[in-house]
Amino acid sequence: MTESAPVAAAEHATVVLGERPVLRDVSLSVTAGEVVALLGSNGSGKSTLVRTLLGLVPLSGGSVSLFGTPTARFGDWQRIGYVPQRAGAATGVPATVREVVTSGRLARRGFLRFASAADRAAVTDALETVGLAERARERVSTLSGGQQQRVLIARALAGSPDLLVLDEPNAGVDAASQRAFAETVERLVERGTTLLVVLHEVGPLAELITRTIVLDHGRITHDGAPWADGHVGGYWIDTDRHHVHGNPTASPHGEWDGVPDHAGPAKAVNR
Ligand SMILES: Nc1ncnc2c1ncn2[C@@H]1O[C@H](COP(=O)(O)OP(=O)(O)OP(=O)(O)O)[C@@H](O)[C@H]1O
Repeated sequence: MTESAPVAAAEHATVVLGERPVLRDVSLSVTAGEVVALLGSNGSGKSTLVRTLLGLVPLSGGSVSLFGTPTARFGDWQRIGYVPQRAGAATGVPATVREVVTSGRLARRGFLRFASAADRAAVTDALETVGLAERARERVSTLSGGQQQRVLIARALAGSPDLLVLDEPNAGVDAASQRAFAETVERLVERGTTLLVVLHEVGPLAELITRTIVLDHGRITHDGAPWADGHVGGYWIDTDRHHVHGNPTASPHGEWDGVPDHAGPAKAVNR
């Protein structure tokens, strides 16, 4: 493992689930400090790609690595924070918000050691960052879906990860919380955290994104600049509303490059 190695990489990654090819020959390399938005329509393979990079989905071909180590052999999980899509934070046991966020420190401090002052400070900081400090003593199960999502983001933040992977962090989250989250991301970027974020609506994160990767039917159709002139290889960003569309004919510039195979009728991917 070397520090100059990509934070996350895939080489010719292929994933077949059931009989269905879900990722087809995907190669990418995310380097330290990038804020990468992963875009694409429903079912294009975004969640599968991040889960594959994290070793949660088996490869049918190719390889994936984290910090230069093949994911299958990677053991430094404290460096990774991951918030899955639409995951509730309720654990089935009557855990409080603070307890759930504290569990994000476990990989750093180990199971057998009591929480240190640094652990407690990191948890408090994470709770304040997501605006849930006031709710710290409440049971997670009593929080709304959007608030539970913020608990999970706080849990990931508490671990001070080098790579933070977020699968639709803004789904079901109100506008004010999305703005607060964007401020959090800004602070993380300043600290040098690398972010890989699956998004449908770019929202307040737009200015922070340094690179976009667009998936279409399990293939990468764009990997590069965020959205020069609103174009993102087969998609364009509605800069007023920060929505992502897959409709070439709706291009505000009347021109189109990087048209994906399925280009045709309007196919908006925002929900
Ligand atoms: N366990 C599975 N078994 C079979 N097919 C699966 C499985 N998981 C995902 N798929 C299929 O893989 C494809 C990609 O799914 P994935 O969840 O990665 O897409 P996505 O781009 O994240 O979609 P969304 O925007 O709706 O979250 C879909 O067609 C889905 O049905």
